[in-house]
Amino acid sequence: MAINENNGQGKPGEKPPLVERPLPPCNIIIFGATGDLTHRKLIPALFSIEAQGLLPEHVKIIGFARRDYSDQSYRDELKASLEEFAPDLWKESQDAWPRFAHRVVFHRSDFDNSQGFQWLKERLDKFDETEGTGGNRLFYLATPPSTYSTVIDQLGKAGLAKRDGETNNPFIRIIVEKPFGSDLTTARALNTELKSVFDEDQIYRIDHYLGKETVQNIFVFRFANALFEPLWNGKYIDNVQVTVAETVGVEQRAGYFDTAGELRDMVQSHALQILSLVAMEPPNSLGANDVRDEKVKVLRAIKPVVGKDCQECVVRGQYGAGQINGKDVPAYRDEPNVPKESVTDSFVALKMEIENWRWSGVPFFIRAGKRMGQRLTEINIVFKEIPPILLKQLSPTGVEPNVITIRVQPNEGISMRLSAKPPGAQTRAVPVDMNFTYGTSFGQRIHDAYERLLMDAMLGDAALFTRDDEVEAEWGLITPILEAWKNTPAPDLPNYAAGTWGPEAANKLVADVGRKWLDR
Ligand SMILES: NC(=O)C1=CN([C@@H]2O[C@H](COP(=O)(O)OP(=O)(O)OC[C@H]3O[C@@H](n4cnc5c(N)ncnc54)[C@H](OP(=O)(O)O)[C@@H]3O)[C@@H](O)[C@H]2O)C=CC1
Ligand SMILES: O=C1O[C@H](COP(=O)(O)O)[C@@H](O)[C@H](O)[C@H]1O
Repeated sequence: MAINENNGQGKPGEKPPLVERPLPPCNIIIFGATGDLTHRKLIPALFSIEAQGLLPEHVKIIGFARRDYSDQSYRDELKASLEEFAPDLWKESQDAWPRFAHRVVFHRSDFDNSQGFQWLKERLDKFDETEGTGGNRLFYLATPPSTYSTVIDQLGKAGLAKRDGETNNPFIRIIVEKPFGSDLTTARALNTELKSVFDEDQIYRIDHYLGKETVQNIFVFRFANALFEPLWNGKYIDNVQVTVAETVGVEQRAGYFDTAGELRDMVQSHALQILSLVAMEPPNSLGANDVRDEKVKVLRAIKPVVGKDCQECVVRGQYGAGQINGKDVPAYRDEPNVPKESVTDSFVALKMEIENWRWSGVPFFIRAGKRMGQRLTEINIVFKEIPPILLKQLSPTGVEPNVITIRVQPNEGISMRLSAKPPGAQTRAVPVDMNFTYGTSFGQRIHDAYERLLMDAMLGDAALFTRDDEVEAEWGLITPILEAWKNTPAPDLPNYAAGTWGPEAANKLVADVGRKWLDR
């Protein structure tokens, strides 16, 4: 898609600001500071913010965990993990390290130890006095979900959670990692626990897909283009397909994944968030609550998949051995720490219906899977066919429907499939793509989702975080399917080979209602 010369960035040559206003001073406290998530995602994101010169002087990073580290040995470990997990960033930005390292301290304690939280409070108060952190606190719960309650409770008891009165100055916020519960009951219980200690507007439930540029672009693309909105409904759209395909398998996370499965891991959160952005009504403003109000409305309008529908509208799969990028990979059941009889889903496909005015009669298909043929997250909006009068004359096989494809990753961008006449004597219609990619149109690095979300949490912008009712609405849709699975035998597993697009039943699910997946 041709984008005008200055790529919509204001004056030609001007780069858009990375943050809308300067980040505030604060203490960032990471619970689970020695864990995988901290090393792989949080520290690279914070270091990248530092390297771009966006982290203000008065920010301290306090790593909280049990292991026996000094401040210095913890910094050394973070440096090594930056080299390992963010090699390009590290190569480009090593000179920012001394500045960054100076901010980092290690706080050693078990979550069960209330004294450890008292000491934490004293330490934070001291930083406020000596380091200018201004009383602002951003807690990050990067710990196993089994420890959430303990940490929340300890924060409450240590007086670390509540603000002074109703003012948000200084701020205290908590970012909560996924999984947010394992079904509706546990998600509600976690909400209750959190809200017994924090107010809702202090709670930032993270879904890192919302931090991806292209996911945010769904919103802008829909509501900033007069062209699309009139067509964005069941009168013109035939079906919507959301694909979240990964080539990775369960990796080293079998302990978590084998009890969760793909439906919980990827559909409850990421896929339903994407769906709600595609299907929501225009919000009254870009404010967090206006946006979330509309997302909740869509989630609540989705027809629950219950009882018999679980057989007809849901496919579960598990990968067998296969090949990814020419390399042999093992079956799910042969992955480290996976039980040999496991019936955990590594793939799921669903057909959903949104029972509202805009979407009545339009099937929404979701499929999410690990060890698929390609790493690809995309949304295909498939339009209705043109009326049949000229169909066969324009092409013997029929004219292909228009499709808008929003590529979340990789090769981030948006394309539109149109029909056009190829050169020559005959009047024929063949499909052509108009394509917009971030790389060529904006020529700018796309920020990692965690960077965006950490900056938003520091700024107090919760629009890209999920609200209590949103998470509960998501679980309200997923839980009946989990219940039905408990009560029915799993299909014969494994039922798809690694490196493919999932079980045949997923194709049938779509074919049964006269559609087909738009495989790339
Ligand atoms: N890893 C990933 O890619 C992703 C993870 N997540 C979520 O992030 C969270 C963390 O995951 P991950 O980093 O993989 O987990 P890890 O198991 O790698 O790390 C757990 C961390 O919690 C600390 N910890 C555990 N129990 C205690 C305790 N009783 N007292 C003090 N510290 C404790 C550990 O400290 P110590 O080392 O001292 O024992 C360690 O720092 C989970 O909720 C996970 O679901 C979400 C998306 C992706
Ligand atoms: O939340 C999760 O997401 C990752 C996929 O994230 P991506 O940004 O690489 O697409 C997934 O592998 C993991 O199982 C899940 O917990």
